[in-house]
Amino acid sequence: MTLSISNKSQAEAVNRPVIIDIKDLSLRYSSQDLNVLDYIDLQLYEKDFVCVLGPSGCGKSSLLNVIAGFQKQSTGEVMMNGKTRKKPNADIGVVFQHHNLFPWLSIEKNVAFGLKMKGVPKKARKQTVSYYLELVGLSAAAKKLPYQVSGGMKQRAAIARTLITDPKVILMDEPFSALDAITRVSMQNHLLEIWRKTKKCIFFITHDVEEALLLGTRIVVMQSNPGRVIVDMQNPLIRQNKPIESIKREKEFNKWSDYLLSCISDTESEIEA
Ligand SMILES: Nc1ncnc2c1ncn2[C@@H]1O[C@H](COP(=O)(O)OP(=O)(O)OP(=O)(O)O)[C@@H](O)[C@H]1O
Repeated sequence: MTLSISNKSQAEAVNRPVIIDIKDLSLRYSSQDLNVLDYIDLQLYEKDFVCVLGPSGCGKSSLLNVIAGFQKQSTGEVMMNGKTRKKPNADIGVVFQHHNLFPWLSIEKNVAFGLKMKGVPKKARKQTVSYYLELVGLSAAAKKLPYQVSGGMKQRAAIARTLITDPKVILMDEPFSALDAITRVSMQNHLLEIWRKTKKCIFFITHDVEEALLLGTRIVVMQSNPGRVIVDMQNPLIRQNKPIESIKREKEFNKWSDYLLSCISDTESEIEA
């Protein structure tokens, strides 16, 4: 049996509002002859967990930076909830590969930082912080300084610090790539649990096809030179509330993993099933 996979977004079939609408977006850095991003059309829907794959240098981080408003596109636009989004704003949270915690503040103060900046009173801040610390499993580490906790805990604090400001969309640029294999699996479980509880729209860049299959509701593959979206599909393996370990054991897991790897190296869109 041969499975055909459309490169067109299957998410268009879902009945959820679009949060981010990227239209005809191109980007060329002044130092380059070719567009880094070339006429990208992509929609992020409410409750999406979009994992973005692609070869190194295909423009994944550039796309994230444009969506976040850190980098201006050359042509096209990014709409957020129907309005053109021109600069960074609190509706878009970003988690990078490095946690960027303030080393002199405790974990709870780092997590509280965004609320303090917003002028949220101390009492309300305390309650919200303890909710988010519990959500990411860091209640016991609240008083510790970043250097006193593990890499995975620091990254969980960074996620809590982003979640606490209640952004509509969270952009994550390879947030687990600097972690060791065991911590990484534990972080994947944490993130999936957080997403299942909050259903935030997440745009998650990774180099790891398995990570994309374990976490994403939707998988986007980009090609390079110029950076374009060549695959945009619903994750065929994601199941409501299934733990990561059992998704990995599904008999189709290796096949989809091979398929995505082949997409990264060429634009092949068919697999033998
Ligand atoms: N600020 C910049 N100025 C000029 N060129 C840049 C800039 N940022 C990125 N580039 C170039 O744009 C291309 C895409 O880079 P980008 O980091 O977006 O790709 P990526 O897919 O995220 O790569 P990786 O997977 O290795 O992180 C690369 O050729 C890179 O050198």
